[in-house]
Amino acid sequence: MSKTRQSDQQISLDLSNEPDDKPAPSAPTRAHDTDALLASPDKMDALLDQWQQMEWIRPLDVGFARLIRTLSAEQGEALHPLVLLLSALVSHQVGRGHVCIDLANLFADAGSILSLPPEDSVEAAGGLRTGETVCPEPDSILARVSLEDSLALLDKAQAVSDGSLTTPLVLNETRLYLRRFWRYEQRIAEGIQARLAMSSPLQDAHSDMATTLGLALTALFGPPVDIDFQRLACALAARSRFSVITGGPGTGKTTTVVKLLAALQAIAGKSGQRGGRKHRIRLAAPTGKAAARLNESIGGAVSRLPLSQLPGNVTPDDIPTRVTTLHRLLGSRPDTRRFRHNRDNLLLVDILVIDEASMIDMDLMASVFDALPATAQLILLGDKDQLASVDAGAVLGELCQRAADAHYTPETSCWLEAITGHSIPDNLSDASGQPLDQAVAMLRKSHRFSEDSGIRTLAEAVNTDTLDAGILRACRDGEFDDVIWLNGRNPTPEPSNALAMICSHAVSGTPEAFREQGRGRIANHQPLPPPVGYHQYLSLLNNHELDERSPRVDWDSLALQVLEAFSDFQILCALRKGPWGVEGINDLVARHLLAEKHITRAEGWYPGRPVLVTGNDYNLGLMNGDVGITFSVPWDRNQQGEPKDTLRVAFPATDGSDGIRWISPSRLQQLETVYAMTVHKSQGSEFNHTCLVLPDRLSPIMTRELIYTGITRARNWFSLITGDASVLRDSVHQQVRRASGLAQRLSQP
Ligand SMILES: Nc1ncnc2c1ncn2[C@@H]1O[C@H](COP(=O)(O)OP(=O)(O)OP(=O)(O)O)[C@@H](O)[C@H]1O
Repeated sequence: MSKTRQSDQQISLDLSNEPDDKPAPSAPTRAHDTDALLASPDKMDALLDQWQQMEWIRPLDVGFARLIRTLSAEQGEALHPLVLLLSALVSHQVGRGHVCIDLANLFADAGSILSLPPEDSVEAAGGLRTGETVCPEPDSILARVSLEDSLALLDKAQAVSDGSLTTPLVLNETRLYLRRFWRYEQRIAEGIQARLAMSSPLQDAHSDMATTLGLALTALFGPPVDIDFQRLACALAARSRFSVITGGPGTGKTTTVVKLLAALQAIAGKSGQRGGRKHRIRLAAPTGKAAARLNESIGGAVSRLPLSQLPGNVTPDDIPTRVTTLHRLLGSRPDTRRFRHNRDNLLLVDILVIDEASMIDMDLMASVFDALPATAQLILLGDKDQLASVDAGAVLGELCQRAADAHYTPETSCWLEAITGHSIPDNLSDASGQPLDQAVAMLRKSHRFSEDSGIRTLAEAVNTDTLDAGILRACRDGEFDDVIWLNGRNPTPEPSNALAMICSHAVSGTPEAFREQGRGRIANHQPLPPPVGYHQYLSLLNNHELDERSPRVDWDSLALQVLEAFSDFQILCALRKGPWGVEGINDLVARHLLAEKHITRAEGWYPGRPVLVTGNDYNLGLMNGDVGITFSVPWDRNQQGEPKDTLRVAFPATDGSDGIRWISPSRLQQLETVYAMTVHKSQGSEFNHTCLVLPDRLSPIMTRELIYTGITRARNWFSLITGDASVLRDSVHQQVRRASGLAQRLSQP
């Protein structure tokens, strides 16, 4: 069966399953013979090979496409070359964080959807030259085919189904998935939809439970005056078995969730149905660092709760303050993606709160839903505008796509008014709001940054794509207390000058560049010390007076001080490679610290080397993202029995105590030096002073989300160093759009 021609540029495709009888080519394609490619699986296979050799796509992508071809052949089907191509491309897209490939978008704009060839390839007119051959690009091939023909071909292919068969590829409307990712999305959507559909006695605003909720909110927030989005978030999240509370830095996500848990325990305490039994609550975060940060803030927030004024006899023990990593909660097992807790071994929990939910990928989120009892309540917290997870998916971002406008139905608005005393503004109401909208709350007021804070102004401008010359000038001229654009007067510096600036900034924090030399600021009712750079932790480490007679507890306390001083300042880079990337800058800073005699060597292990763990090590109890500092300690003895200095790396204990784990460098497997870290790795962390280094060239990974995440890692001071100012502006215009069908699935009844 042949399809008719779609346009002059598009060829008709043979949709039959007849085997390809053309001889296999022995050499790669020599010209733009895209029609020949679309007629021969062997030629397409050779082209995929060529793309792999040029590192456009991964061996995994080619391997997957070939597997599809082999499986099809085993079933007597000669795989159409286009299906072979699309199989490799969907795998390529998953490697880039997408959950699927939307063919409608792909056929409309393959160049920007695929980013092939990668930006750093050497391009030749009309194709890429590799030696003597010219290699067609995916968009030139796809331009020869119509979306309709492609869908028809996929429909006929035995490797593809709508998900009802166990095929390796799943086609849902125009979205093509690897089966595994389609299942993740399905499990997540089912978990959310089932919870949104569960009715709760709280839905009746006149029920006893709803009355208790109203009383609890008054005790926690006081009488309603101006609209308080934290109060609204508490009410909404209490009503549903699934909810999301999103907000920028310091908007009170932790404060709100602690009040929410208190309100839920108050309701449980008063409930006749539960016999006053309180909920079993667990708190988790995707990384050790994020868990530790929530650990730090939650204790204070719980201690400030007016528990005695709540109904239901809520005690401090009813609200947990210990936060675990999601991997620990679910029970990771080495060398497998499977967890100990799953559908057959559910978690013993009534309410699960997950912070920093933007870092959760599809795989992990699906595992969370698998391990949760059907009636357990899930509350996600996070900043929807931050970078999405490293692996495929952007679950939080998708769930919060409509959060800014709320879309509360008249029913939700009436209920919120009855429970909270706040009337919902018209611009947040929508008669056709979807079920998910009714369970998403956005916090809109920052309690950490004042209106005139530079960090807040810059982050908002980046987030809303309104970064203009005025804001940049204010950063350059030190008009903000907390932000400085260090090379603002020379926005396109000589690389050597910029790198020298990074070095001296790393040592001292350059307080003199900030307004009033960084003096005179108040934070949390205390004077805020000026910026200090890495000099601070190295001085503590190099000038202590401990020796072999000192008790271990004194060493622990020194290590804690040094670790805390280290976390005061952090250089963040957009890139990993090259002179502006983490690797180049780590090397540069280490050599500078050596030249200034703050450290004794710049390579290998040495006292003062800060390290970042880059993979989970269950034997050592170290998690990806943990940071340690190397010390020289006199705890071993030489053959004469005299104290001998050896190196140990000090990591903070993970149990929320002030303990230290001292680990020998030889036992550490996956780690890197961390004077600089990528913005991606910094997610879930926060530093007193963050310096963001942007390179002199734009790359596809430099996006609005990356710049926003970099800026919002700063608690009190933010400095910017740009290789070229236009790169900052251009990055803000680039946004990540990860293909997925989750939002669409959830929007369907
Ligand atoms: N309604 C409020 N009124 C006054 N201060 C508040 C309020 N809510 C939160 N805060 C204060 O603002 C600061 C930030 O709050 P919180 O830690 O809850 O925010 P967050 O959104 O969880 O922050 P992060 O960005 O670190 O995740 C805390 O010092 C907290 O005590």
